[in-house]
Amino acid sequence: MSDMLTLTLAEARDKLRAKEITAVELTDAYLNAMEQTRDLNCYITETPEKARAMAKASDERIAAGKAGAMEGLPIGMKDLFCTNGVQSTAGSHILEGFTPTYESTVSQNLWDAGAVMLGKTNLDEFAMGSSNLTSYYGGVKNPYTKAGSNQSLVPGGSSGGSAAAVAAHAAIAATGTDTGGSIRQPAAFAGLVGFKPTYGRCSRWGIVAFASSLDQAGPMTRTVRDSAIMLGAMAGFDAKDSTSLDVAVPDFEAALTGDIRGMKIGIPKEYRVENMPADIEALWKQGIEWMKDAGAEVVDVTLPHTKYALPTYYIVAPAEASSNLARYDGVRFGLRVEGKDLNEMYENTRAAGFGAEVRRRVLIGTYVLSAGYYDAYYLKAQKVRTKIAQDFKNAWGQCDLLLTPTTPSAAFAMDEKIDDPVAMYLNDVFTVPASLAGLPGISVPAGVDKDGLPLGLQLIGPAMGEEAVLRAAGVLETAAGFSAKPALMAA
Ligand SMILES: NC(=O)C[C@H](N)C(=O)O
Repeated sequence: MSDMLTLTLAEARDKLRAKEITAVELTDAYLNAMEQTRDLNCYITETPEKARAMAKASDERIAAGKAGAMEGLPIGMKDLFCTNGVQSTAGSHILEGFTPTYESTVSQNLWDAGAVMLGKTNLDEFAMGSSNLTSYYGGVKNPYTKAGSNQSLVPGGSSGGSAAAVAAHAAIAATGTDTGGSIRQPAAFAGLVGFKPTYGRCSRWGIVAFASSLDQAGPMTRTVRDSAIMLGAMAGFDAKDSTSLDVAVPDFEAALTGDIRGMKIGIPKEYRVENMPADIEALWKQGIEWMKDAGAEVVDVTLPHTKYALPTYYIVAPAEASSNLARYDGVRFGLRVEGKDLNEMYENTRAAGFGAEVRRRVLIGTYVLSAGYYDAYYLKAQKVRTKIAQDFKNAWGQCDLLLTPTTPSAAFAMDEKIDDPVAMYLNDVFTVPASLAGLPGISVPAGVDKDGLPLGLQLIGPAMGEEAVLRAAGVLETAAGFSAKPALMAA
């Protein structure tokens, strides 16, 4: 592997500015790594020509002393972000061949900051999944395997292509989106830092909508510092998104002071779920000790409605999805399968265009919103969602942040849970509550299980508490000293 590929985003940024390397060299190294790792299926669309042109323009800006925050850094863009002139599929057959004529705000922000696009990364169809196996463009392999085994494991989902690409050094960083865990769970499975910021921190404009009251973009990186830098470039108020937060973007990197003395870290007892693997329980305990060693105060807290979060999410998210996905009708975007009349064309297009998981969610969503069941399901779920958000508000009276595991398991085999939707949904048990409450949550690679697979710890903060979350995440990262590498990197 080229030495250049081992640089973190922050290191590469500094070397580019110091003119020790060029953006073209760095981009070529990554384009080569993408070719070498094609069997992982990280990318749906590679954009090498665009990448080289963008890198060349970056080198010119660096030479002119006009480098942006992400200048010359080659990244993967989750294929849920609409990119002008580049196919944007959302992992679905129904959007195959859809080439937007506009750019999402977050991707535009990254290009404006000088980032270079390597390609569009694979994902679960419409971001619905925790394995990347629901993608129409095929599953993604996790670059990590169990010690002594070559069985293929999932990278998690839905941002599985982004996770695998960054872990395999086929991108220096990548964008993800998180509705119920889609940044944090794949980050945990692939030994990465995945940060879902406060709802509204990054604009949703131009991101293919799944569940609009939950969807949020964020960075997937190898380090906490990289996460801080990239989030700074992605975030910001956008008048085109009615739920965008009209607040200034802080200097997130400056928040990484390494000092959490006196910070209060809450440990929610409801996250101690049945059948939690011993490795994860032990890592969580270890995480608590690391926080104490760094001078934080650890307090027990209670979030009594946690057990209702998963069922609530799997009512609210499908309800919003069934409405959002009504727009794929064979007329406006992508796939069209003809029929004898308009209704038959709709039916044929949607039957051919959506995979099983998407159909399941559209059906659930339509059911819970239907006249006879609306009060029993959707309305009830909204009320429970308010209670879950209130639990967090109460907790902030006692602590500054919460520390929990990110996932209830490490990466699993590609054929393990695909036929059992409920087992798949349980992946989100620790990530969904923060999503329902709109709170920032980060997964930090903190250790490995008995098979050598990465495990993550999650820090959750109050709304707009990104700086405290990042500061504590930096301390956790240093204490954990995570050093596992995928087998292909060790070679
Ligand atoms: N989109 C997400 O956040 C993933 C979550 N596992 C879901 O299937 O809904």
